Amino acid sequence: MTGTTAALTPPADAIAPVRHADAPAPGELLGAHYGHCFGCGDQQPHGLHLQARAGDGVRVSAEFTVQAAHQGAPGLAHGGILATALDETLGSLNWLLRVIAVTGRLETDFVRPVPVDTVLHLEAEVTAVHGRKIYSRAVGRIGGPEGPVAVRAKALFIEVKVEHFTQNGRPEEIRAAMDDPDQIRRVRAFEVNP
Ligand SMILES: CCCCCCCC/C=C\CCCCCCCC(=O)SCCNC(=O)CCNC(=O)[C@H](O)C(C)(C)COP(=O)(O)OP(=O)(O)OC[C@H]1O[C@@H](n2cnc3c(N)ncnc32)[C@H](O)[C@@H]1OP(=O)(O)O
Repeated sequence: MTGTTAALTPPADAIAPVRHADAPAPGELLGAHYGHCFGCGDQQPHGLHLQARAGDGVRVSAEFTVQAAHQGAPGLAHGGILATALDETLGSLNWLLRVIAVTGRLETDFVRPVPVDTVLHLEAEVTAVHGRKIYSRAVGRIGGPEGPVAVRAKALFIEVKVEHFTQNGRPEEIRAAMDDPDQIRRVRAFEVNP
């Protein structure tokens, strides 16, 4: 059983996504967009430490190993953690478009249980763009990159300005981010002025 809401179907006048001329080359690791991000941050001890890699076109791939701390049922991954891994992989597509976008909608199909220690092989791609709306999908396979599908998702990301974060984030983290040259460099990679 699978389904998707109308909100995730691109309108007829949506356009094909365009890989930015300065996007990281295929095969390149994309790095974290924020060191304390739960999904990708290298300074986040409780996080998933997902590392996405640029693919061709507007595609990325990532691997995520389910840890004991990610259980929902005995020996099995929590669905919310798997949705987070999908969300983060989809979010890393931002690097290839060079826009900042946040998740507006994320629909997930949980197709197979995912045991602890499993490597989830994730792939995501942008399928269409309509104004600020970015339509994408992702799949997670187990037992190898060509293995059976365990999870899949469709998503709608919405392009935002850096003010989305500076105006809504807790001031102490925003101040710390603005004082961090690495963070400023990451934001510049999205061609916005922090
Ligand atoms: C120096 C310091 C700076 C630090 C910067 C850090 C670097 C950052 C770099 C990279 C970040 C990447 C982060 C990826 C992380 C992984 C992904 C996540 O988990 S993100 C977190 C979860 N998501 C949210 O928290 C969004 C919360 N929601 C909102 O803020 C708003 O609702 C927002 C921005 C999504 C939309 O609000 P509106 O006021 O801007 O725009 P409206 O007019 O409502 O929507 C625009 C269009 O989108 C549709 N839309 C919006 N939300 C929708 C929805 N949920 N379902 C369907 N359509 C939706 C609307 O119908 C509209 O469509 P029509 O243009 O009329 O055709």
